[in-house]
Amino acid sequence: MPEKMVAIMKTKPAYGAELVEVDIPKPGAGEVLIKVLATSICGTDLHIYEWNEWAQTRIKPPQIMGHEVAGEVVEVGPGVEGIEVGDYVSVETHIVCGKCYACRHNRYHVCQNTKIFGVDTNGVFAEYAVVPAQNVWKNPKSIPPEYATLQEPLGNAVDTVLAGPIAGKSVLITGAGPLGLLGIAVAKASGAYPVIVSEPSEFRRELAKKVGADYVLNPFEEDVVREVMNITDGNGVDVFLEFSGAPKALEQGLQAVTPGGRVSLLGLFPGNVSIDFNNLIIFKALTVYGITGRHLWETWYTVSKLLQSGRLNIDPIITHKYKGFDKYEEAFELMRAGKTGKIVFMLK
Ligand SMILES: NC(=O)c1ccc[n+]([C@@H]2O[C@H](COP(=O)([O-])OP(=O)(O)OC[C@H]3O[C@@H](n4cnc5c(N)ncnc54)[C@H](O)[C@@H]3O)[C@@H](O)[C@H]2O)c1
Ligand SMILES: C[C@@H](O)[C@H](N)C(=O)O
Ligand SMILES: [Zn+2]
Ligand SMILES: [Zn+2]
Repeated sequence: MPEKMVAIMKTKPAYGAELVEVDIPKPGAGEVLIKVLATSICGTDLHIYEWNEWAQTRIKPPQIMGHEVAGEVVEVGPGVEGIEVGDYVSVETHIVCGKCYACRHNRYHVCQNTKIFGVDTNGVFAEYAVVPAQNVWKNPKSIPPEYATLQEPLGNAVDTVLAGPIAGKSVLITGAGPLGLLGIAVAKASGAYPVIVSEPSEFRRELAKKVGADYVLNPFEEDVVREVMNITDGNGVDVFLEFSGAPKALEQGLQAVTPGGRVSLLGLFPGNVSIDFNNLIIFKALTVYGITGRHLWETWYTVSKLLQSGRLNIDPIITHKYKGFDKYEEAFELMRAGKTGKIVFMLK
């Protein structure tokens, strides 16, 4: 076992990050040490890299970045039961208290004391990482590390898409960033038809098609609501899934969903949003779900089985695979430019 490792660290309260050599951490009580096999970049990591307003209030450098991972347990701390050296694992990022009102109602995804692994703690953009044992998820060997690392964001997408019936339903997805793309894969694997995707970036519209979208629309050049009505014989879609965080997309989706339809909102808006509640939600009798994190642990079972089923079309979503962390700056800049789906660092 080596003593040192490389890691992408947010060293300073400023734009960027550094590749550093640091000691391999030791797992304390209730923790395990994993050897990272694959780790992927989330939009949250990009916010930390860019040092946006949210990051400035939340992140305390120096800190190792990253939270999406597949790895192998190499050491188990005192008091840990049910996890052994050699286990192939991923990590739920929400560290919940288990004691608050929400937790005691089994609503761990809205724990009032949630800390986020890799945001409020050191993370997994490193050769090794210490992980709280309560957040470890065991993977079957049949899921390759480059897929297993995507389970955390896939969980967001699964909760968004599967918050209500989806098989045989017409669907509008707004936003085909990494999460919207995962949402398309889940909707298609679950039998939705047609899946209509609205996304301004041509690069991402092409990705959406490769993942299986039946129709793609450019909201900056086409009338999304009219196009959706044309495709659905004037009825509107059964299900509207918001993955963009764009207020305009929210309004279009609420207009394009059929009366009595279902809406799942995952995208985070830049601030308060003004909506005609009476006409777009109340008189349409919509069912609207706010989506956050993942249901623990139901969502992980669903994600794992969807991956094992082989029905999720993930390959087109992984647009960039890097061996090691050497090109991390290129990876972050590509992501900033919106020229990516998911980026995975392979450490195997
Ligand atoms: N609720 C949660 O738990 C949770 C978890 C993770 C991410 N999120 C949020 O989910 C959203 C998606 O994440 P991501 O990483 O894919 O983000 P992203 O920014 O990469 O993707 C958003 C996409 O929306 C597109 N878009 C912009 N304006 C649009 C419009 N008017 N109509 C349609 N599409 C439009 C963009 O071109 C982009 O491709 C973000 O808002 C993120 O903050 C929420
Ligand atoms: C940490 C954040 O980026 C993560 N995707 C979540 O579900 O909360
Ligand atoms: Zn994330
Ligand atoms: Zn709690």
